[in-house]
Amino acid sequence: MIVEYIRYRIGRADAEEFEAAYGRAAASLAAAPQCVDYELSRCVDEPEWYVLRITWTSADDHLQGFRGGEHFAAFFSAIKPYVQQIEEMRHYERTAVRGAGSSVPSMYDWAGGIEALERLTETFYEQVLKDDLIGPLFAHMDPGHPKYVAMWLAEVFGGPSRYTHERGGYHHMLVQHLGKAITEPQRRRWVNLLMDAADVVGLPSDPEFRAAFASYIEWGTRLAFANSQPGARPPQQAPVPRWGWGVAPPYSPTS
Ligand code: HEM
Repeated sequence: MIVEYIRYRIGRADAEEFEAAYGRAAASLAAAPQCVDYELSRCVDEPEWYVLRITWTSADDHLQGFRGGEHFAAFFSAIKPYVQQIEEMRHYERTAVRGAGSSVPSMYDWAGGIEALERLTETFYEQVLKDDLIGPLFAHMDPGHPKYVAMWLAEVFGGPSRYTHERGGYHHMLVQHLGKAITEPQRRRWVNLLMDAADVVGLPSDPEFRAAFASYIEWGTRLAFANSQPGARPPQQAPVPRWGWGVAPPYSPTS
């Protein structure tokens, strides 16, 4: 991915029409498969300055694909009157220095931290061991298993990276599922028992948390199912996945 920044200097008298023109041009960006996202911002301190940020799938995709493609003509005709007011137009490569701030709490904090996740997994595995369909899979499970899975979930949901540093990370988790030949009814039972345990231990029940939590569990169990099948050849090394709120961050009446 590549980020293009275009800085404009637009006289106050033209600002309204400029924004309206970009409102029209945006339809072409939205329709372009080379465009990841875009945003036009206006400077607060010196309102004649605007910055347009467009993330492209690559510089080539922008320069050859978009400019040579079907959406460019409409885009260019909307913004053409302002080309002379461009002060900078460059592609920037992302560096490793990036991340999210803490304006939105992590799912780990929202859930109640490691104590809440350990309560969840203790309760869950008590039921798992009694279960006729999946109990036998866990007959020889390590007594620390509930704590290890809580540690895994903690890391996934934005808590400390302890599973990676203390337990061997993704690879260690992966090998424990290889060859287990989990069936779809077993996968579904695992999900159902975990969701029941979430209610029993009182994990937050707001729609946003539960939707994001359930989406990770659905994704993770489907991967565990696939990786456990005979002959499966999943990647041996990968980072522990990080799961966030997705399209519905926690509800705040003030936002
Ligand atoms: C989101 C889904 C899942 C997650 C996050 C998960 C997580 C884990 C982790 C972290 C371990 C290794 C624990 C350690 O460090 O020792 C593990 C092991 C294991 N998992 Fe899963 N798992 C998932 C789904 C499933 C499913 C669907 C099944 C079967 C129905 C399953 C069966 C097992 C078994 C049998 C072990 C080995 C337990 C032992 O003998 O100690 N897992 N899982």
